[in-house]
Amino acid sequence: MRNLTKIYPPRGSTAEFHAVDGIDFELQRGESFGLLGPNGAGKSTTMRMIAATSPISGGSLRVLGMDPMKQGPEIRARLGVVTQDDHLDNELTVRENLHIYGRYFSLPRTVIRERATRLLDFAQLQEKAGDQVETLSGGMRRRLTIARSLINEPDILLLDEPTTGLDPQARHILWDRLFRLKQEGVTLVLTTHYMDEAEQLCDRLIVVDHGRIVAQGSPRELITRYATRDVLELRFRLDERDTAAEKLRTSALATGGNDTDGRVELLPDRVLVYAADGEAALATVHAMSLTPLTALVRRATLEDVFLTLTGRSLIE
Ligand SMILES: Nc1ncnc2c1ncn2[C@@H]1O[C@H](COP(=O)(O)OP(=O)(O)OP(=O)(O)O)[C@@H](O)[C@H]1O
Repeated sequence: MRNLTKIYPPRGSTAEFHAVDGIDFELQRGESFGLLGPNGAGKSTTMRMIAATSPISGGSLRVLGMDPMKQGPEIRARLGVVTQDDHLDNELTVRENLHIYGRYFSLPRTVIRERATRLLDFAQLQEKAGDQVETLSGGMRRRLTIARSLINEPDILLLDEPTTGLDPQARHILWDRLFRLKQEGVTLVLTTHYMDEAEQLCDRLIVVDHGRIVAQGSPRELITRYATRDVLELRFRLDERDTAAEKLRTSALATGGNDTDGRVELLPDRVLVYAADGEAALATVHAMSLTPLTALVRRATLEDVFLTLTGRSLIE
């Protein structure tokens, strides 16, 4: 896509609002590509345009070499789409939900039956096949939604926040399933608010804010570019926190060689100090007679990249 744009007439006003404001990227076949960004950044809107369910307002977009404005049905036939609302039919059984979806694609019954059995196996829902969907747990529902999106054997699978709201175990099961799909050659495009998910699943990603790309690369590249090796996490008593953060900002720590090294970030519950050597930074903190309640040195993650780029924590 080149300079992809989506303009909404904003709710209740006549002014234009650029929800997606000139996005460029190219998907490689078989890769796993992530869209990251705070709420309202334009991720879902971008996904809907790729899915040919929302017309583009400007720029150009090709999906599998086709034009979504002219070849929507052909594109949709080769995509799998997992949206935030699953629209599963609660009154029907797990297997019936798969069958109905197969019929949308006008697949022959024998093909649907054979694929549904395979997908129940893939989603680890064989034993639930005859159960009503409303009896499923959140993780099972999400696995069924993904299984359903695979009934047409798509080339590209679009996933909008696939694991939001799931417990850690359910998320790990889903990651495993998505990883398998990738190994089978399915191209994955996903949005997520979870940095660990992006690090686990994405070969490349873009960080979007206010409808524009603010950074792109592999998780490793982004961490190297926008964070230090280590992060020192300090917790102070509430009445000491702001003073401590200020002291750190004006201390020897903050005179690092580049903009990121020595950066001090004040979060609602923590103070973060970005440092190439976290242990050395901690020694400096102690030498300054600051008394954090807890101190932890860890490696930088994508969450730190996100904070640097958008000034916001993802789980805000
Ligand atoms: N149909 C619509 N009409 C008008 N504005 C819209 C519409 N859909 C989305 N928006 C606005 O466009 C902006 C981008 O929304 P979008 O849902 O793409 O963001 P997002 O990055 O997916 O956010 P989230 O993480 O909350 O899902 C938001 O400001 C949103 O309010």
